Amino acid sequence: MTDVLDIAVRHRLGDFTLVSSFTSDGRLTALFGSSGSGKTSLVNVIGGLIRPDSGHVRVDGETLVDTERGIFLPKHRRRIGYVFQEARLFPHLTVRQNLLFGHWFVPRPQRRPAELDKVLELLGIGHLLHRRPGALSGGEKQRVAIGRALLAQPRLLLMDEPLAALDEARKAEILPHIERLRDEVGIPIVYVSHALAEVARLATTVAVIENGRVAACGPTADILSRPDLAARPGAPEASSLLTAEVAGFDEAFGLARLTTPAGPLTIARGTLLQGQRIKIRILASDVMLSLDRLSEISALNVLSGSVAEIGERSGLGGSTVHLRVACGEAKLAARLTAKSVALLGLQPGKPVHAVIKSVSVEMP
Ligand SMILES: Nc1ncnc2c1ncn2[C@@H]1O[C@H](COP(=O)(O)OP(=O)(O)OP(=O)(O)O)[C@@H](O)[C@H]1O
Repeated sequence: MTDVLDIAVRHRLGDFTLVSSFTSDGRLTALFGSSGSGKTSLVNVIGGLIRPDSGHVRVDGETLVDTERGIFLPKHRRRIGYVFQEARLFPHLTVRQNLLFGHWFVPRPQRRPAELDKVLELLGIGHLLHRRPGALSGGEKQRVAIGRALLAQPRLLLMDEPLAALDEARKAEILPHIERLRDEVGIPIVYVSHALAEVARLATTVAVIENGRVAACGPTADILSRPDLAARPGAPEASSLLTAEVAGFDEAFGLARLTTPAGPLTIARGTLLQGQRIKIRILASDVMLSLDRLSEISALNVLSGSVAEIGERSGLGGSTVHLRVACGEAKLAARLTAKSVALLGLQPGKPVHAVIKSVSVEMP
């Protein structure tokens, strides 16, 4: 299978050098990293705003840049859609005119007339068509901006911190639309973010960018739980990301029972429905390990497994250790003190029980 993205570039920007290479076969690849790590520079290389000193950029098997072969497809011929932090709509045009602006860039024979209706439905913006941007909320503006980019029928969508300027309520409103875009439209997405919750919820693949380099790239659940990445200074809290299905309810206590690859879990019921598939996230710091199968404890979830990996000591004074525990078909990330690891004599292969409080299971 051809990679969706195949990038290997080197480019100097003043004192900063971008030396990034990674491949991704994911539908939504997140470029995740702290401010100044080089995410936007990488996006600009993909979009054609930066001509790299050397390297190549391939999207779906098509070469956009290959310095050795003298290939540099100009920006306007790349068919790449952009969505930025601010929607950048034309204020004097209606939503409909803004949307169709994207369509005009598609050569007439390739325009698909049904596309507008599909995009309106996908993004839930059909009722806004006659408004001007001044009369839209931030979230609505962003959905129109995404629609405009989609109507240009791009081969790739670059989304650079598209939710960063929105409050939590507007973010929550737009996230399901981005999920549908990822799952139902065949256009690959490169998504820049430094918000871990967004990345956990949306990304199929994550490339961690550090100081102009790709420190790691792989499936989201693997990257977020890796002990070696979690141990780096400034790294976000490690977590386990699992897909789960709602198997039933404990109505008397307002709980939902989930089937997950790590084993059965109980969480607060919320608005879940029987049979619903959801994503859950458990922070490594919310997982306790025990050698015995504890019975008289308040935590409702005790999963049996064995230690799969133990990371290096990290944190101030080397007090912390990140581990992964193989439970069922999943690996759970756990963060313990180095002292606990020593006291329990933890080592790869050792059977353990992972204890998780129901209230610590989040739905990103
Ligand atoms: N034209 C330029 N000349 C010199 N240095 C540059 C230039 N463009 C970017 N840089 C430097 O390159 C580094 C990476 O910048 P970039 O904008 O790609 O990071 P980022 O990860 O997108 O950051 P943020 O999340 O804050 O947007 C920064 O140190 C920046 O100062």
